[in-house]
Amino acid sequence: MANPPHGGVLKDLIARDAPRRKQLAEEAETLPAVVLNDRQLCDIELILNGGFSPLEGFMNEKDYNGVVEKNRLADGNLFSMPICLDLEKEDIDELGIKAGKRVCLRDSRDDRNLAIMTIDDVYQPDKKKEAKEVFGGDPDHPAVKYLFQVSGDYYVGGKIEAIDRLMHYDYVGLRYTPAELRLHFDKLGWSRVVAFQTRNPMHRAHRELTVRAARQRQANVLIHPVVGMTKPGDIDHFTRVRVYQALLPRYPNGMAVLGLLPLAMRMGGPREAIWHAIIRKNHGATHFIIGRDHAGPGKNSKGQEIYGPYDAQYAVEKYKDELGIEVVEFQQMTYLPDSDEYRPKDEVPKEIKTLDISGTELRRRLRTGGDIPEWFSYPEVVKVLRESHPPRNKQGFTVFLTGYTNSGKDAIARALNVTLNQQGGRSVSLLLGETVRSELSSELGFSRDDRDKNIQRIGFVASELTRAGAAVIAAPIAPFEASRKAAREMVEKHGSFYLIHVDTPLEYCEKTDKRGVYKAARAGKIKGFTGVDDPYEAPSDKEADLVVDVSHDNVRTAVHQIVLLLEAEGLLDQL
Ligand SMILES: Nc1ncnc2c1ncn2[C@@H]1O[C@H](COP(=O)(O)OS(=O)(=O)O)[C@@H](OP(=O)(O)O)[C@H]1O
Repeated sequence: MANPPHGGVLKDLIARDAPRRKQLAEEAETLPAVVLNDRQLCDIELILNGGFSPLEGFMNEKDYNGVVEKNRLADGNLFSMPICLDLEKEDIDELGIKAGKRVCLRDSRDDRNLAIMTIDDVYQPDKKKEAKEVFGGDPDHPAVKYLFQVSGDYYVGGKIEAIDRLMHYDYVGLRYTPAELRLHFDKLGWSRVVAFQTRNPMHRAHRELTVRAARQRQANVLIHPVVGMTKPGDIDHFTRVRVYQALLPRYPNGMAVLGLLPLAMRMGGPREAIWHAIIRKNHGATHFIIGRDHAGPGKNSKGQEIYGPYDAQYAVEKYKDELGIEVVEFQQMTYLPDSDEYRPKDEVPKEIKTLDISGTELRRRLRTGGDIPEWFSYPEVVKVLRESHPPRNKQGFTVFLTGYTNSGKDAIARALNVTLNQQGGRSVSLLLGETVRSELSSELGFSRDDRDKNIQRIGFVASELTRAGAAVIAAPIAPFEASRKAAREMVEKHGSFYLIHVDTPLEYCEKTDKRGVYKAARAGKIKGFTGVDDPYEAPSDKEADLVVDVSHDNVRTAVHQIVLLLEAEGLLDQL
């Protein structure tokens, strides 16, 4: 039998309310709707399926205060994380939200009505207190930032009735609700299950740790990674799930099961560890692994760790007797090359040689295509990671040339296009100013707003192509710094961005202009022409990655300089 849920009863609201589903769905159509954001969607999913038992809705003020101050719901049950429906005052007024009213809770992704909430109360949380008590108060803590920058100023508490489950289209077969997991354990005859929480790819150390924990407790393993919201910058869950799937056959026959948890993490270290343990208990696990720096937010802006490495273990220790799930504490695992085995750090004598590869080092090796040894990770896991993290010479990038009309930017862009095509290995896209104007921005003029929109479109297209691994060469005038910066930011989400300032003096551009556009602009036939009667904000040394000038050097030299820059960045290696 699986572990009893927290509070004694699994609050599977979907199952509970299934007989009234049709009636609730009809009522929801008549109610004002609160459209839930990403975090609220993760929260409601686990309220609806019982993952947050004994919660039956979003916390009212009494529960919230108890949780913030004492880790306890009003009924005395242990609960460490506030689960609140945050709204802004305007939404509350607009929807007429007040105690006693019913509102429908709607999925922002597909407009489906998920639940009806009967409002208990509307209250203004003391955010400072919540930040301090729950997360430790560091202003750099991601959950504290979320609280002050994203979260609404009012919380709305109340129980909910379930209409429908959330729709997912990825890895549906691995998304077990607590009831489904319990049934699964039951079918397998598993009565002792060690759950393992993770938001990272798993390597050999994790496999060794979970197998060791299971063997010590004569239990099976539930690999229970978070696929809701994790720490910004984490490896995406698509890649991670492929990693877990690749790792699963490495467990002794049938020892482990993989289930995905749609949780929105808060990175709340000690508080989060207690919460995680409760969630796993609700999913039927009897044991829960808490290792080093569990759900840690990392360092603050002063470079200090926000929590101590074992704070989460100490916190859970405090509630050990009433938690109802046995916590298995582990020190970090380390590799012993002489005996080819992993052991917890605290069990390794000082004189024994150990090896580790940090997350930062792993990312570096993925980026550079560097060796990832088999003692660290299984080849099939590395293969998945390498597919999602191609080395520099397979990554996309954008070369963004800015300068006056006839500064030579188009000639350089064309020549660079030919050079990169000759090298091969990547598809190359050329976005000349005029091409973009006719193909993408034909309705736009040359006002500041229109120019900004034009550059925004170029930035968007460049970022999508960069994401797909292409080399992009863009060559608009791009006279304004703010829009160039915005384009850089968009592209840098997916690859490298290089701003090349084609700093050919205006007089030269004008003197050598064979198309007569400057002449026309001087004669007033073209209005708002950059350099004539419209400004050009020249990039500063800090903004530009390279400055070229075709009045001094020729186009070939400029192209050569750009190629050298790309080579130095490792982007053109071994193509
Ligand atoms: N005010 C005005 N009126 C008419 N035509 C103009 C005007 N300003 C620019 N141009 C010509 O349009 C070409 C593309 O401009 P851009 O899209 O690069 O400008 S911007 O970056 O959006 O500011 C650009 O050509 P290239 O510089 O050769 O790409 C200009 O010759």
